[in-house]
Amino acid sequence: MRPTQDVWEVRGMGGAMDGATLPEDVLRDAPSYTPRETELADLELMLSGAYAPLGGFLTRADLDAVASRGQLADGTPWPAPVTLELPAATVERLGGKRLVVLTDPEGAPVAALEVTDSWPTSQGMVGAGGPLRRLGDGGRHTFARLRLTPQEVRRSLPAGRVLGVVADRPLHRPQLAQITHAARTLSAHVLVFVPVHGPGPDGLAPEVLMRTVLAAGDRLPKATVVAIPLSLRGNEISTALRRARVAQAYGVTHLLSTGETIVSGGGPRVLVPRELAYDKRDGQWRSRDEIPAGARRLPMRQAEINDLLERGFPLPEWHTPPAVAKELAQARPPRRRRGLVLFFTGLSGSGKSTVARSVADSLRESGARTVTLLDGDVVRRELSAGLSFSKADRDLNIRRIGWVAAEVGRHRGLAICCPIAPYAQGRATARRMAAEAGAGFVLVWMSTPLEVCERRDRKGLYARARAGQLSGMTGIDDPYEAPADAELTLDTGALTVDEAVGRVLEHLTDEGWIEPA
Ligand SMILES: Nc1ncnc2c1ncn2[C@@H]1O[C@H](COP(=O)(O)OS(=O)(=O)O)[C@@H](OP(=O)(O)O)[C@H]1O
Ligand SMILES: Nc1ncnc2c1ncn2[C@@H]1O[C@H](COP(=O)(O)OP(=O)(O)O)[C@@H](O)[C@H]1O
Repeated sequence: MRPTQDVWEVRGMGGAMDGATLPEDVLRDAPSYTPRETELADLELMLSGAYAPLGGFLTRADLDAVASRGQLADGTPWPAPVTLELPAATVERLGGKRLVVLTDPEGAPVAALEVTDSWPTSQGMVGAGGPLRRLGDGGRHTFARLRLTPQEVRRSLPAGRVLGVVADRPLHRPQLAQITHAARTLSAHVLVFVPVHGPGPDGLAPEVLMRTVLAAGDRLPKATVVAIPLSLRGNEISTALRRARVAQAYGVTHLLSTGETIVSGGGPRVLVPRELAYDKRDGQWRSRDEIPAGARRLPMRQAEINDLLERGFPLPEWHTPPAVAKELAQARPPRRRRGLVLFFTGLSGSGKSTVARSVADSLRESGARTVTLLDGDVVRRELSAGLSFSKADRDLNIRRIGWVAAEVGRHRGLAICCPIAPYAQGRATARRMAAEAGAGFVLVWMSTPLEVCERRDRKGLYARARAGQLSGMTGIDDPYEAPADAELTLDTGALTVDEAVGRVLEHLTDEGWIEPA
């Protein structure tokens, strides 16, 4: 595999919309906005030429034409919607030039959009279509040297057929055998696309996925690896269509299908790989039908791979090249060495802090992980000072806690959180952030009934709420959405503190998050 050192020297994406010649004062007057991650990914694909001939976000007329005829309004064939939403307030502030500066999450300008069409979509948002112009240098990225433009790749490709593969999962031996077989049959050069926009279907961070693909490099025929901000989104057909389109822009003549949906949208020919199995007689991967049942080993399912990794067993060599297995083992250590977010939720007075503190003490004693205790009251003082108990502020509070906890988890520590976290969506966000950081997430619901919490009323808040001196008290006149996804449910009205702590530690031990005491 060739990470194409020669090609990445000539970065500078030379797209049709290049030429940041917009006068400074025009840009200074334009409002700026950071699009959502998926929109930024589309933006990058447009600027690099991977979505050629698309030169901007679709207008309503384009969207109608795409839905009805698979074309843009001007008749150019185009398979799937590529849209941007702006806050209505931003659109209202557009000047005469109707320009908005789109920035990356750090606020660096990426492109200027000339809004030629806008229409209301949802909740204060407006769909915005129009042509784009690049601003800035595209920013810095992990594995930037592999973020090659279609032009750069096409220049470096040998003449003849090009087999495209979208590696959104690590390449184990069966996939490597499929690619090798297809490449040999077609006498094609291999072009591996590694989606680097957000976690892949297995939840691996893009840089981890890239490392596993590069680690498989010496098992592939001559190949070029490209990092592209393609993501799984929309429905499967739209993802497949966009992939085919991007592959075509990069010069792919044949695309090896990796999903269930087989569509090419008039782009490269899509190849459906043969189902392979491992032949125990000679250690080769071949068509499963060619191997007698007794000598056949089917590829491991994702759940089996995850299970081995979680329990700290090496992936077997018959299935996974050792270099790939090493990367995966490093990125996905067994649970006892992985970061963990232990998230308590429940009414005020349900026992969250009391139990969480005791669990924290116990785990500090073992020393297996560093422990950060994000106690509700402490967080409200240190991290969320000034926030109220409105729904929006509670959501923001939980988001902050979830973010900090995920960072602790990313560094393999243990974050123990004990806010009320009354809304399912906020808790789900915290869970997602932990997963994206490669950490575990254990939700403990303190289901202690309101009567018990109210009887305890350590801070006198319930009494004040009942007396009408405090409004928006959770459980009294503010909602608490009982979790349906708790890993553990504890009613401290029926358990002593020690028993509750014991249940938590027992759960963590049983599930492999901590070593037995
Ligand atoms: N209106 C209202 N509703 C609920 N709780 C209130 C309210 N006002 C103040 N408090 C005190 O704030 C603590 C809850 O803060 P949290 O950050 O955990 O709440 S939330 O998750 O953002 O909903 C909570 O602490 P705990 O008793 O430790 O849960 C209360 O002491
Ligand atoms: N089994 C139990 N588990 C936890 N707390 C209990 C238990 N029994 C009584 N308590 C008391 O209930 C109160 C719970 O308060 P706290 O832990 O601050 O709850 P929260 O953090 O959910 O508001 C404490 O005063 C604690 O001593």
